[in-house]
Amino acid sequence: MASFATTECFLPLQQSFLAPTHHRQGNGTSSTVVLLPRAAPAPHHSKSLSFSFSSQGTNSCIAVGRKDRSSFAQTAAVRYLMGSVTRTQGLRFAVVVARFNEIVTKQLLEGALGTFRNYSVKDEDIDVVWVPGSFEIGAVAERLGKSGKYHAILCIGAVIRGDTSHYDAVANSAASGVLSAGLNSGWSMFCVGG
Ligand SMILES: Nc1c(NC[C@H](O)[C@H](O)[C@H](O)CO)[nH]c(=O)[nH]c1=O
Ligand SMILES: CC(=O)[C@@H](O)COP(=O)(O)O
Repeated sequence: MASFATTECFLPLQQSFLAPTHHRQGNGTSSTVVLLPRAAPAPHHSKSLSFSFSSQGTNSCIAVGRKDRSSFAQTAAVRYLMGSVTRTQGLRFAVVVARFNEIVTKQLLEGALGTFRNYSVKDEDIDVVWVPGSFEIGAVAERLGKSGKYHAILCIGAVIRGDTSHYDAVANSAASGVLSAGLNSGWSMFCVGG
């Protein structure tokens, strides 16, 4: 039996979404799809990113895993959830940015701030937190996520490959730190870097 969990961003899930759905297949094996709630509503602002919701048909298929390969199971209907960042009013963002390789990260930060402005996010709704290096991004992002003040957290770091395996150590730690931060805090972490 295979189980899959998907995380929900921003959208408080209805209870009915939470129950594992068991799919019995023709050959006797079964699969479970679990929708795992990760996010609570943002405490400071009631607005959240908008989601569209639709059901299509009564005989739609969704991909589920069965042992070592994916297959399809019949469901009553597929529910489509789609995030949108076109309505940003009332949303708050944090950016965690590494000082290491600042020549790169500063430019990435400028680009990010420009993009926020293009989407009409107000400067006062963005907090930028500098950390020493990519290694520290995850720990700080997790604390910011757990503070519940932000709807999303953007992480920026730059790791440059050299002659040794140093790059792999730093880049892998940074990436898994950001992943853990998202999983542990229940908020979306967007990772930018290279
Ligand atoms: N080599 C890179 C680092 N190294 C620094 C670490 O991230 C960390 O700050 C230090 O080990 C203290 O804990 N950081 C980067 O962002 N990029 C690198 O290429
Ligand atoms: C990850 C780094 O900082 C990298 O530039 C180190 O280079 P090297 O592997 O040549 O020591």
